[in-house]
Amino acid sequence: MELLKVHGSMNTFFLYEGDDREDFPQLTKRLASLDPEIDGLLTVSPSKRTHAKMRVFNTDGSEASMCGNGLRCVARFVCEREGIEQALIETMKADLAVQKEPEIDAGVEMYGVEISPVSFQLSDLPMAYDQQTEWQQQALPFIDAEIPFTAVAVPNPHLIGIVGKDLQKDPSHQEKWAAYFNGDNPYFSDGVNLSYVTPLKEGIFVRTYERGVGFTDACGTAMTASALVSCLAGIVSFGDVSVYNPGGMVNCSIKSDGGEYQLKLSGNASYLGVYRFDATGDDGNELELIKQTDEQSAYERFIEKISGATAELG
Ligand SMILES: N[C@H](CCC[C@H](N)C(=O)O)C(=O)O
Repeated sequence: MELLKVHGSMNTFFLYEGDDREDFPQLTKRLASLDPEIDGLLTVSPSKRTHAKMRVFNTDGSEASMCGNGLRCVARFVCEREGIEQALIETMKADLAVQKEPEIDAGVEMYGVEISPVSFQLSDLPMAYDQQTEWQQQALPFIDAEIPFTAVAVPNPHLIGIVGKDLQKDPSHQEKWAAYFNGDNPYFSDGVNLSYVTPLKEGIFVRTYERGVGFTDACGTAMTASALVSCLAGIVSFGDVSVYNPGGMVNCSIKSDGGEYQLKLSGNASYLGVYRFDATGDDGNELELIKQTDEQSAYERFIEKISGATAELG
């Protein structure tokens, strides 16, 4: 089969186009063992009611309900396939609007994607704690007495903590708790994506330990959820929020209308190359690069231009 290697903010995936298959979890685990750069598999298959259906599988084989960085890459793939600039993509919990946007920088394609539905109900993550129905900007005593955490589903599950530079620069605290939450624990029966957010002069910085993957360069749903939480906490204003991450920067548009939220994630959708995967491949070359693009150098020029924005983190 042919696979496209793509990334959104360096959150890197193989993209498979074709009919649904039973073995996507196993395929994802095999591909992750052959290419440690990838954070999962995106699948694009026919939809009865939209331009295409997207599914996302983490490198541990688990399927998630949404992937923001991945949806930008799928949006580009489907728009270019159909010769359109706006599309509707079926995902596990919602049909989401996507659109091509002006290039972020020369040679860096940009797409905007709707992030929805949003819920602060703990039952929607799920999260169980102290018989609470919501948990917003409060410390979780079993983790830390200081960090204000918010639990939100977009619709995959996120726990967002606002932290200072020191904790942001020492990921061991976040890693310990994320590993606990994604194992046998009394709080998150399906695991959770754990993000630490640090305010910047302009925008926020977000680092995420992704459920089913581990630390990634960026997690699109986490960055959008973090931007929403930062607006609600008064750290940034509603509207366009610049969200920096180890893999680059995205823009999150956060609008609130009487407790209803409209979220949009805009950022790069980069193609790295076309690969051939032959599961029965002998002499070990099951996965072979057949055509490389030149988009990564353009993306790295973009990263260079924005590197000053996070200098204050030290
Ligand atoms: N690890 C996530 C799925 C991938 C989401 C992330 N890559 C994104 O861009 O939103 C989860 O299990 O909910």
